[in-house]
Amino acid sequence: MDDLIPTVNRLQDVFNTIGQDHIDLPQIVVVGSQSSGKSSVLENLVGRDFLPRGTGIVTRRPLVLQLVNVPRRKLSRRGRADPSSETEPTGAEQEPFPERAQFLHLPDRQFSDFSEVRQEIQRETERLAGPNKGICRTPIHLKITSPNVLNLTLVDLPGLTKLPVGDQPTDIEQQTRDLVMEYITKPNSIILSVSPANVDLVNSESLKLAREVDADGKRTLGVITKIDLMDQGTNALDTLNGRVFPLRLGFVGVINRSQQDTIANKPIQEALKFEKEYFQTHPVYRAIATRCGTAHLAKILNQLLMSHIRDKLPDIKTKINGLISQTEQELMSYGSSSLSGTINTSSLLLRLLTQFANQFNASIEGNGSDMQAAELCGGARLYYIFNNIFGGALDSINPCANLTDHDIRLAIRNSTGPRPSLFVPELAFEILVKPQIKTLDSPSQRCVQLAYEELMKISQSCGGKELLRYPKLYAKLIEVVSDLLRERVAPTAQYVESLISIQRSYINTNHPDFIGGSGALAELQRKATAKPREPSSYGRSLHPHSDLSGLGMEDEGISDTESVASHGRVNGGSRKPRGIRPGSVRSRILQSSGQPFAAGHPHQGDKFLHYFFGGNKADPMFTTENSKRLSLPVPNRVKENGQYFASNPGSGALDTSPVGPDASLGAADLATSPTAHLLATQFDQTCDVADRRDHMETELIRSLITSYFNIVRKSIQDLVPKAIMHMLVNHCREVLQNRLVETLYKENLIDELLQEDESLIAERNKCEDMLQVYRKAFAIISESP
Ligand SMILES: Nc1nc2c(ncn2[C@@H]2O[C@H](COP(=O)(O)OP(=O)(O)OP(=O)(O)O)[C@@H](O)[C@H]2O)c(=O)[nH]1
Repeated sequence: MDDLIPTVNRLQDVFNTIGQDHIDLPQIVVVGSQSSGKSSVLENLVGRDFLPRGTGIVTRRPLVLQLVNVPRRKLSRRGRADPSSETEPTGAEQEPFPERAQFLHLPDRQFSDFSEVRQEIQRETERLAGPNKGICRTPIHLKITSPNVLNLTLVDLPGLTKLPVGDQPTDIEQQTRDLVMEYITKPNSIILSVSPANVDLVNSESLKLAREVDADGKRTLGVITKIDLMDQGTNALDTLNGRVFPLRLGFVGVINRSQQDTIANKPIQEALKFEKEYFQTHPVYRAIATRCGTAHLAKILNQLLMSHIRDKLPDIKTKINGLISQTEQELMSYGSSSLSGTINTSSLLLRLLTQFANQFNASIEGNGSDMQAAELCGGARLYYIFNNIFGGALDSINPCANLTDHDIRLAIRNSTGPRPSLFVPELAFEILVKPQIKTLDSPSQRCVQLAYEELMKISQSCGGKELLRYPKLYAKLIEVVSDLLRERVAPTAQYVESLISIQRSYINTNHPDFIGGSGALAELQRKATAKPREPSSYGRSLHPHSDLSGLGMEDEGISDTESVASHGRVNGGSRKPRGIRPGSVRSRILQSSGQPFAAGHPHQGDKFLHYFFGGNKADPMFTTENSKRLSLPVPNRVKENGQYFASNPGSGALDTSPVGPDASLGAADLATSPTAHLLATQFDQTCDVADRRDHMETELIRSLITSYFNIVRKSIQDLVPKAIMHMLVNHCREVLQNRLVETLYKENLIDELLQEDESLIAERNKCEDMLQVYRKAFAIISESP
């Protein structure tokens, strides 16, 4: 059974070659407060002075110490263990075996002078932990081969400290604690908790930490040092018997060399002899002397470690087995390194090109193997771009965005030319709707751009892990796809732009879905009559007077329909117009203005709509003369800052002089004349009517623009994704493989393209090394007794 510790040591040696803690191997971890006597215990166990000494923190890097016992009888003359020798050495063969020490970081050097070992530990500590008091978590590995040691694997750790001293970092307590925890939390480690007897055990930091990770005390062995330094009249008997702090594995008392002994260079063998005598002769400890001292501690540790290894080895074997298959798989993913020959390489290249193109297509179709679950990608993302992003962007456009009432009125006036117009002209509608259609251009172009970017993204995720082996090929593939996409994105964007231009080039007011003038009027009227005497929601949302009732005729006893009909504008309703009540303000205005009064005509609204949207302009009702006859006294005024001013139709310039019959009167006369007063009242009422008419025209234009814009929007929403799919996506899918082969499948390029990535080669080599180590470790365990 004793051979199990060498098995673990061999495993440790094997794993040390790859420099990582892959397996939690059984080992004894020595933990204790600073100066509690850890190093002294280790030296006693080895029977040699080999550890650095001093005041304050001395152990500053973990020291992994393998003690390898070489039976004296197996020593050959040359001082080497001779496994074949079964007989006791005699004569010259009984020369003492030169104990040797060897560091992992100095594999070619054997130390037989242990003061040199101490110096090397100091040097190596300072190399990584610096000359000051800092600590470093990288361990130093030391193997001591001796006939005087029992097989053990121990780890000496920096002492737990409370306060930083000298140049120590302020968090030194935390650093040492973390380092200690890193070792003792491993379930396969045995905790050797060292506490000095001259300090109350309840203050033992090491026991406190050990309890945190091993609550049952199954793998914690207590060591009580400095028993010789206890105050007179006190002893550690209760502690050693487990009556102060219960530990399943118990406590062992030891006496190490004192500071004084070290200064006096007291040989360790002498110290061990003293220790033995001390316990055997001490009146208190005599009874438990066999359970005290370094020799007993070494025996206990050896037994503990071996039974621990015996328990843990099957698990370790299973773990190593798992690591082997895991590493084999990883190695396979890096591909074989032994690819050579033109046939092999060219067929590999062709396969990779085809694989790339297939994956590109599969991604778009939505059945790519590398699809990420975390986010939308490939075809699904394109669908999202078309429907959600693009669709959403188009839906969010307000058809009348940036179109103020002033703009609309200006467009109406500009399109009527020098004379005031009777009807809302089609030209104004066209002038206004075209720029609105243009607003569809920007989201459409953005949609093309997003689709292009998504295709680029798709290309970057194609090819799988195998392609990552060949960074040059990967870069070239991306380059070819980028070129192809770039070639296609410009024409696609142009085509999409032309789709918008086409829509702007001809405003089809005969479109079956277009609301048309009659529809717009009916809509306005519907809203106006939906809640009589209350402002309609339409009116509320757009203008406080935008309902038809707002034309100002009700006061005059004229229905909405009549009022509109009398303007020769609206007669969408079925009610018969009743005409204008004689003597009403409305009729007075008409008379005073010298305009012939026209009774409401039942079909006047319809005629207007025919005129407005390409109807029969030859209708006698709509001759210029009739138009004049039917027209209201449209004042040539422009309301500026709440005041009306006559406008010069010819020049379009504003004349700031008052208008009306009293225009020739002086300012003082104007103020006093009764005629002037009446006319002023009539004028104000006329202005009010004209104002409301302006508003109705504006609202009409708005609903026409909205209706037409919606038709165009729907069409663009449908056509842009189709154009992108046809001109960009599908085209690239169809030609990609050919393009890749044409550009990259060239004999003179093969070697360059199939050059493996340096880091990948390194990874593969490392993986191969690890696999070898795991296989070796597995063999060691399989061979163990
Ligand atoms: N008298 C006496 N002195 C001891 C005993 N054990 C250790 N010492 C002394 O206590 C001091 C500290 O001992 P070390 O073995 O260096 O303690 P350490 O825990 O390894 O210290 P760090 O590595 O710095 O944490 C040294 O001067 C030792 O000689 C003991 O059992 N009896």
